[in-house]
Amino acid sequence: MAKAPMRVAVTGAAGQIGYSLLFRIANGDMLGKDQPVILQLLEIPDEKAQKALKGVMMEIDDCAFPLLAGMTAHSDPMTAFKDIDVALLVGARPRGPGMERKDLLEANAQIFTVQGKALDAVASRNVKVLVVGNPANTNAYIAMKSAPNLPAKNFTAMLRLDHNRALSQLAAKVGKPITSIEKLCVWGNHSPTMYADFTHATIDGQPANTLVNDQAWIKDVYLPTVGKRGAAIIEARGLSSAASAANAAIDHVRDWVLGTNGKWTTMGIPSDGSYGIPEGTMFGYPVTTENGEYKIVQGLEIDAFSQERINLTLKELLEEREGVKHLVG
Ligand SMILES: NC(=O)C1=CN([C@@H]2O[C@H](COP(=O)(O)OP(=O)(O)OC[C@H]3O[C@@H](n4cnc5c(N)ncnc54)[C@H](O)[C@@H]3O)[C@@H](O)[C@H]2O)C=CC1
Ligand SMILES: O=C([O-])CC(=O)C(=O)O
Repeated sequence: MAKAPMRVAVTGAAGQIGYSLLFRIANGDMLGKDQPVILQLLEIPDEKAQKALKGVMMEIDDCAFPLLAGMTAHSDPMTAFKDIDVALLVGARPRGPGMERKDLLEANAQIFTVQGKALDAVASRNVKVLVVGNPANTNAYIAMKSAPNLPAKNFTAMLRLDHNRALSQLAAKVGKPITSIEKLCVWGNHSPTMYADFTHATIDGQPANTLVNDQAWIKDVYLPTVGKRGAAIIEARGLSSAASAANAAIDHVRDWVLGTNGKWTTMGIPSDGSYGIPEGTMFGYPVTTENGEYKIVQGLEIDAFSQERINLTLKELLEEREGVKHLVG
C-alpha cells in the first residue's frame, strides 16, 4: 500500500537555496523514493516574492514529480506550518561580502521567534525542524525557545554543510574517496569557530591522524579552509552558497528520518550536557541516527587541542545567546 504523504514546509521558498532544494524534495531525495510529499511553501507577504514563488511552483508542476501529492503557497507561517512533519527554515537574509554570520543576528532573530511560535501552535507534535537561515545555531535556539510545547529535541541547526566540506577537504588531502572516511565530525557553531575534528576518524580503516600526520596543515590550512568556506564562496560567486547548502539540508533530514546505519554524521542539536556543553546550547555534535531519532556519540577522548577549539566555539555561541536573551524571555 502506498505510504501516506508527509507534509514538508519550506520557508524562503523563492530564494536561492529554495530553488535548489524544492525539486530534490519533490523528487524523493530527502524522504525516500517511496514517500509522497506535500509541499507547504512560505514566502514573505510581498508581491514580488509571492510572484517569484508562483513561478517556482509552475516549474515544479512542469516536472510532473510522481511523489508530489500537493503543493500550496503561503505568506503566513500559521497556515504554512499546519500539520507539518518536517520544517526547513531557510528564509532569512543572507550575508554579503565582509559580513560575519552573527552580523545577521538582529535582522533574522525576529523571524525565528514568530516561526517558533507558529510551529508550537500548528505543526505535528513530532515535527522535525531544521534551521538553515543564519546564524543557524542561534536561530534554531530561538525557534526552540519560542515553542515550549514541542520537544526541544525536535529543533536542529545545519552543520551538515560544514561536515561535508570537512569530508571533502580531507579526502582531497589524502587522495582517497569520500566514502573511505568514517567518524569525522564538526563541533559547535556554524561559523569560522567550528571545529572540524578527524582525531577519531578512519580512512579505509586506518587512523586518519596517522595518514595525515601534519599538525601544521590541520591548524593553518584545513581548519581555516573549512571554517571560512562560506566566505570564500561569497567572494567567488558574489552570492552565498546555495546548491551545496540545499544538498546539505537534504542530507541532514534524510539521515535524521531514514537513519545512518551506525555511521557518524554531524547535527546541530540542543545539548543534553554531553562533553561539558551547557544543556540547551544548540551545538554541533557527532551523532548516529536510527528510527527517526539522533543519538550523540558518547565516550570520545577529547585531546587538549580539540578541547581548546571546542571551548572557543562554545564561547561564541554563548555570546550569541546572550545577545538574543531579550527575545527568548
Ligand atoms: N546553515 C548553513 O550551512 C547555510 C545557511 N545559509 C543561510 O540560508 C539563508 C537563505 O539563503 P539564500 O536562499 O541564499 O537567501 P535568498 O535571499 O536567496 O533567499 C531567502 C528567501 O527568504 C525569504 N524570506 C525572508 N524572510 C522570510 C520570512 N520571515 N518567512 C519566509 N521567507 C522569508 C526571502 O524573501 C527570500 O526569498 C540565509 O540566512 C543564508 O545565510 C546559506 C548557506 C548555508
Ligand atoms: O557563509 C554564508 O554566509 C553562507 C553559509 O552559511 C555557508 O556557506 O556556510
